[in-house]
Amino acid sequence: MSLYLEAAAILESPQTSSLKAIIYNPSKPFKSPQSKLYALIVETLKFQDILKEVVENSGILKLERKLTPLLSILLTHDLLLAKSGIATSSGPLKDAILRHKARLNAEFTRARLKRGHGDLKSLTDAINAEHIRESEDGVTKTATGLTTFNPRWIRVNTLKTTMEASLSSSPTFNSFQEVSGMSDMFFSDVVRKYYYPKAELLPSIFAIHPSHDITSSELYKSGKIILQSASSCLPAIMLDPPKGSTVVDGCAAPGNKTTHLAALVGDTGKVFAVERDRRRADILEKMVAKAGAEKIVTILKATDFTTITEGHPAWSASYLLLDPSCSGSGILQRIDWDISKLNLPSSDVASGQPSKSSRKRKREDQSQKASMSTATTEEQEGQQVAEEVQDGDTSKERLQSLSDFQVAIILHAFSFPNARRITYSTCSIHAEENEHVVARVLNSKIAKQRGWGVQSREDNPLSTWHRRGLAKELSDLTVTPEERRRIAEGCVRVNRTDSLGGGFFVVCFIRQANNDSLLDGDTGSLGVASVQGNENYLQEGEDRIEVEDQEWNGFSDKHTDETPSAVDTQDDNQLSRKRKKRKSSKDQQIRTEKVNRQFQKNRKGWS
Ligand SMILES: C[S@@+](CC[C@H](N)C(=O)[O-])C[C@H]1O[C@@H](n2cnc3c(N)ncnc32)[C@H](O)[C@@H]1O
Repeated sequence: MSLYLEAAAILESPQTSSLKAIIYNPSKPFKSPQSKLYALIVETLKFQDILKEVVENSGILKLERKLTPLLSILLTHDLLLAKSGIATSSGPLKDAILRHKARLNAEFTRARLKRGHGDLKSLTDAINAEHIRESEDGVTKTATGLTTFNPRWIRVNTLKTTMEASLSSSPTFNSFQEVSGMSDMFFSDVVRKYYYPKAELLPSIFAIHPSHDITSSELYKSGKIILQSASSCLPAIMLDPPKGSTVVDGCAAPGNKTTHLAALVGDTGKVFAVERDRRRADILEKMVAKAGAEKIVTILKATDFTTITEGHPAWSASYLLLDPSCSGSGILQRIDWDISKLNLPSSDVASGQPSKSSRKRKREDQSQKASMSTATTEEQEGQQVAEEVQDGDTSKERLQSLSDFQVAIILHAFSFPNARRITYSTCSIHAEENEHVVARVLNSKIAKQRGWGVQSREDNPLSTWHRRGLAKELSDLTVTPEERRRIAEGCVRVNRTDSLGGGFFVVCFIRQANNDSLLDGDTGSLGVASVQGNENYLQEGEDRIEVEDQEWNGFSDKHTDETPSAVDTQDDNQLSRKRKKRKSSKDQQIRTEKVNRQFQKNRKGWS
């Protein structure tokens, strides 16, 4: 009976990670075979509606006091739908169900016919099809009817193997077939398929259906492949450090991007991986070792990135990757089956009251939802973890404080004397942590002094990705509308529904002026197209931005059709919007300069 009791215990406890992770957690082993437990729970979840109806209409919960609503549907599932029936030889719970076998079968036939299915196969096919399309098992239909896919993304660790060797010569993948599009992987008949978007966007990265668990494969265990979402691979691809170069990963743990960078710079290169949190630095250390990157990566444990200054070996780096803490609002909840959605049968059908256990579950759900962690211990090694996401706080104040911190990290990177390219990324979908941060750092004095700007789309390895930054969110940037559009085009955005494994933002800053005399506070013209420091220009630029915003809001065309009073009101509104925008732009600049001053003060103390 342990199979049913253990399944019931899982379904009763609050879900803090994916069902697979709960069942396959090596630190909490179950007596029952894991595959049987998983299959029983998933199948019961799929067939729960009809099972609930059968149990309720048979009235067995009133007659069999030992049966709980949960055990009743688990056992009824196996009685009616499992090939070998209830998986136990004897026992009071099995007897309780078998006593009502004829009644349960009759109710099941009635419920099946009511749903228009002449035989069992027709019913199971229909329910399975429904769940392929609508469950969390890789395919989700959004509220607007858009079908999106959540595959499992894999990065081939080129320090240890090649794409070719992992796919065709390994027992894990040699029976897989390549498909040309994501939807083919989910909807065509052959099960073992992979999707490889090829080198044009994601070199050495491919996707498989999420139902394939490859964590027990030799490829995964030996660090030849790394479970990493495609969106999390974008920063290293965008930074594009040459072989043999020196790179700093400023916020490194758990180390997905560090090991990706190590693979790109190769054996002759160097990666300094900086991590402030000691515990997370330990995970980083393990990941670097597993990836075989120890000789390339130097881990700076319990080190704050902003304390790296002149004299430190990392200070001479040419390339920096910054992936600081963020709200994590782009992270997908990797919960393949949501056990909280189980709708239990009631012993009192007529009352229509939810059962005691379902009320308890609801309370537990509510208290758990906020603290639902996004990754298991295993996934922490392989996937990006934004530790802040756990508090779920994306209030204005929270975003502002994250944004201040992110700005400080970038401003510090801007001061690295030999830096040529810097990527900044977040797994957030909030403009406050993305475009607004870009605008703030470009408006800073140090960016202007040192000639930092945004790399143009056409110069970047991610130029073919279609979703770019939001120009309207760069309105605080004191540049021409065309330049603002160019900067937005330089940024990459990924939506949660883009099937790359989560919402993401990444931008590459490049140093456009390469004149050492400028590094000593020269505020003269730098020949930098992206940021202008001239006050007159600033005024002119702001006005131009306003004009563009009016067009964007559709005001300029509408004016002539409106009654005079409506036009007056719109003019007033525009005026107050204009003032508000100037004020918020000024506030942001004051804030950024404050962050900068504080940072410069700290630096003096450190050096
Ligand atoms: C979003 S996670 C980085 C994920 C990582 N890039 C990856 O792909 O695996 C941000 C990390 O930055 C670290 N961090 C935050 N502030 C830092 C600082 N000032 N210096 C160094 N590390 C910092 C956090 O402890 C956290 O581990």
